[in-house]
Parts: sequence; structure tokens; C-alpha cells
Amino acid sequence: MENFFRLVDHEDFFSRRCIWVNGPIIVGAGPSGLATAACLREQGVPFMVLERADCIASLWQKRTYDRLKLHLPKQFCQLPKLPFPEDFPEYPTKKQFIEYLESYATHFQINPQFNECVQSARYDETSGLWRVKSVSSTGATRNEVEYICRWLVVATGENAECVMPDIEGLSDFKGEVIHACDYKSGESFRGKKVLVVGCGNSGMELSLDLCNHHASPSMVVRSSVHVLPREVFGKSTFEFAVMMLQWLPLWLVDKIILMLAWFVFGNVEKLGLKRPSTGPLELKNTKGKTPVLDLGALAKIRSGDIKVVPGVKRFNNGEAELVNGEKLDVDAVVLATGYRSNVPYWLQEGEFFSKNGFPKMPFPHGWKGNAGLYAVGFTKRGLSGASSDAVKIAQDIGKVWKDETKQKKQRTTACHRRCISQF
Ligand SMILES: Cc1cc2nc3c(=O)[nH]c(=O)nc-3n(C[C@H](O)[C@H](O)[C@H](O)COP(=O)(O)OP(=O)(O)OC[C@H]3O[C@@H](n4cnc5c(N)ncnc54)[C@H](O)[C@@H]3O)c2cc1C
Ligand SMILES: NC(=O)C1=CN([C@@H]2O[C@H](COP(=O)(O)OP(=O)(O)OC[C@H]3O[C@@H](n4cnc5c(N)ncnc54)[C@H](OP(=O)(O)O)[C@@H]3O)[C@@H](O)[C@H]2O)C=CC1
Ligand SMILES: O=C(O)C(=O)Cc1c[nH]c2ccccc12
Repeated sequence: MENFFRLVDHEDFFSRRCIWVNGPIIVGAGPSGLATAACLREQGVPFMVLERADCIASLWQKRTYDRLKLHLPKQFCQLPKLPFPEDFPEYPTKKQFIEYLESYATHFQINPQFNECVQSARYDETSGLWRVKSVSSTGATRNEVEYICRWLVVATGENAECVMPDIEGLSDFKGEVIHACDYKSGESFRGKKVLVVGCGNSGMELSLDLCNHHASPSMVVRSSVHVLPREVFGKSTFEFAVMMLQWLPLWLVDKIILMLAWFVFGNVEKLGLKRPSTGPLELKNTKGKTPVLDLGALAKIRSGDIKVVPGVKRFNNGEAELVNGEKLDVDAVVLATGYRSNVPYWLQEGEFFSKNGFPKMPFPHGWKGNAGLYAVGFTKRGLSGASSDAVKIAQDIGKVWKDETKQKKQRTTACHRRCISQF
């Protein structure tokens, strides 16, 4: 009797949790997932989007600070098939960008399954299908679901998890310690001495925001950083670089950009901002390290409002001991230490993705793997790279989908004719 119940329970369990998805599964409803979904919609291919958060673009909605704006001009940040509204400024605010993404999802009728965190995905050779396990959580209930599909689109992003540095004594630090993804505004740090660890775009902008809210930031520069003016002679530096790249090799464009930066800023190494030996665009392309586009932090560094300090050796209660032996009194720590991909935690595959969670092949080749596997938004080229991937993926799947639909229709028509002719 006991065994009988177990058996029934078991069967019931499986029949409830296995779901066949007609068309691709897209993991992640950020800009990359939405762009792919929109392009698939245009191709007439059905899809399902699984998102661990309870909203679209959760990075933008939940894990970014208030003063954030897109830092590339708008034409490099819009997604395929639907441009930004005409009245958007050159650098849309975070609020405007989110509004755009919401209207994008509505326009293309993209309705992700929210609160679905994908735990594992593997290709089943026998059936030639992907098995995607996810935990859906609403309130206190957690359900395991297994989706089965033919195509899997990885759209979980380059910024899926926060990088938390392993610095001695940090866990015992007596003050507040937050990652940049939980920083909203400098309001709550007024009058405090804040150590900002990291000098990428986040570290620079949070330091500036802290200054603007009358806190005293010290920013850790442990190695080197490229700081570029966002604009030169009233034109976006990025746009200028893109234009030059049509005619000139990357190394030369890098040299020109650095000359312009020198012309605008002078020698920033004097301020403690050592430049990497590799040029800014080459470093972005090869290592994914984004140059800082300055929005005012440099002026604050020059005026001494933001202090630049070398690496942290250890924390002792309320004190940070630096690698040069200097000791800093610190009230709070903001870890602007970056992000990483989470693909290695859930995707059971080792041919297309490398151990660091990025496709092995660099842009423009890293969008298509084997057996119906795709990656969108891992190009180290921000939103424009994601858009370019999305278009290619949808065309690739769309072609197979249309061919097969045509064949199916032909078979049905042929069968229909045979049936009729038999009468
Ligand atoms: C602060 C900040 C500012 C930026 N500004 C710019 C900019 O101005 N211009 C630019 O081009 N780029 C910018 N970027 C780069 C950024 O990568 C892109 O803007 C964009 O968000 C990338 O979109 P995505 O969809 O690939 O990744 P994300 O926006 O990170 O979306 C991925 C989604 O996948 C979900 N997810 C992750 N793991 C799972 C899982 N296991 N199961 C289910 N769902 C999952 C996440 O919850 C998330 O919603 C910025 C990044 C940051 C951090
Ligand atoms: N639209 C916008 O305005 C903004 C865009 N962004 C984008 O978001 C992405 C992430 O940027 P960001 O969050 O700045 O991350 P980044 O990866 O660009 O920078 C991380 C920084 O943290 C430093 N770091 C890491 N670990 C340690 C440690 N243990 N001790 C000291 N320093 C450490 C790194 O130094 P090292 O180089 O030595 O490793 C680096 O300076 C980028 O693509 C960026 O362009 C971010 C903010 C604003
Ligand atoms: O802000 C980001 O994370 C981006 O990836 C945007 C971006 C893509 N390519 C660049 C080159 C220089 C500066 C920013 C970017």
C-alpha cells in the first residue's frame, strides 16, 4: 500500500513538473532577452522567457543607483525594431531607459515567467532536446519545474552576480559594507568617511555622488584605469571612436583617443590614476574592462574632494590598512568591485562557454553554439552588442522554424489531397 502511494505520488510529481516549450527558451528578461524575444516575435516564432526577478530588466530596476544615465549616446543603446522616443535626451536617464524597456516588452507582447530562477540546463543527446530546471518561487512556495525545448538562449548577462572581494578583516568591519549594486544615493552617507573599493564607472560615479551628498569618499585604485572624457569638442568620444574605426585600425584609434584625453585632462597619472599599458578599446574588447567615461569625478579628484588611495591590505575594525602602510579611518565601505556571469553555475556545457561564463569565441562569433544553444549579450560591447546578437539569433532560429512550418503545411496539404482523392 505504501509503495502504491509512493508510485502515484511520483508519477503525479513528474507529470506536473515537465513542460514542453514550443520554440526557444530565453533565460533572462534583461535588455538582451527582450531584444531576442522581440526579434523572434517578428519572425513568428513562439518563445518562453524565464526571469528570476519579479520584473523585466532587474539590473536596471533594482540594482543600480539613482543618478545613473546611459553613458553612451542613445543611438548605441536602443534595442532592435523599436527606436527610443524622439524626445529622449542624448543620454537617457535610468528612469527613461526602464520606461522604454517596459513599452518595448508591451509592444512585442513579451510576458516573461517571473520568479523563475534557472538552476540547471543540459542537452539530452538521446532526445536531442534541452532540459531546463528552474525553481519558481511565489511567496513561501517553491516549485521545481522542468522545461523541455529545442533551443536555449542564454541571456543572463555579464553582470549577473556581484564580485565580492576577499579582503582580510572585511567581514568583521564594524561599519556598513555594501556592494555598488545596493547603493542608491549618497543621502544616507552624509558626513561619513566612505571607502569606495574599485575605480570603474561604478566606483567613479558613486564617489562623485558621495561628494555631492557631503560625504568624504576615498577611492581605491589598486592597479590602473583609463579615464576618458565622455565628449570631446562637443561630440561623444565613443561615437568619434566608432567613426574612426571605419577607416583606421584599433591601435591607432586608441592612440588618438588617448591623445584627446591628454588634451582634455592633462596627465592623470599625477592624480594616482595610472593608465593600463593596453589601449582603452583594445582592453574593452579583449578583457571586457570598460574605460571610465568621466562625468565629473575627475574634477573632484583634482580638487581633493575624492581622495585616491592604493589597494587595501586589510581591515581592522574601523580602519583600512593600505598596501603603502597608510591607515585610513573609515565609517562605511562601498564595494564597486564589479560583476560576473553566472552561466557556469547552471549551464552544463563546456564547449561553447568557457569557465568564466563567457562564450569562448569573441565578438562577432560568440552568439551560436551547438545543438540549438545561443548566447546574447556576452559581447563585452554593451547594449549595441546585445542587439546585434539578438537579430542574428532570431534570424537563425526563424529560418529553421519557417522551413519546418512550410514542410509541415506541405505534408498536411499532401495528406489532405490524398485523403480527398481516395474518395
Ligand atoms: C550600472 C550599469 C550601467 C550600465 N550602463 C550601460 C550603458 O550605459 N550602455 C551600455 O551599452 N551598457 C551599459 N551597461 C552594461 C549592461 O550589461 C547592459 O546595459 C544591459 O543591462 C545588459 O543586458 P542583459 O540583458 O545582457 O543583462 P541584464 O540586464 O543583467 O539582464 C539579465 C537578466 O537575467 C536574469 N537572470 C540571471 N540569472 C538568471 C537565472 N539563472 N534564471 C533566470 N533569470 C536569470 C537577471 O535577473 C536579469 O534580469 C551597464 C551595466 C551596469 C551594471
Ligand atoms: N552607464 C553608466 O554610466 C555606467 C556603466 N557601468 C558599466 O557597468 C559595468 C560594471 O562596472 P563596474 O561596476 O565599475 O565594474 P568594473 O568591473 O568595471 O570595475 C571593477 C573595479 O573594481 C576593482 N576591484 C576589483 N576587486 C578589487 C579588490 N579586491 N581591491 C581593489 N579593487 C578591486 C577593479 O580593479 P582592477 O582593474 O585592478 O581589477 C576595477 O577598478 C561596466 O561595463 C561599466 O561600464 C557602470 C556604472 C555606470
Ligand atoms: O557601459 C558599459 O558597460 C558598456 O559596455 C558600454 C560600452 C561598450 N563599449 C564601450 C567602449 C567604451 C566605453 C563604454 C563602452
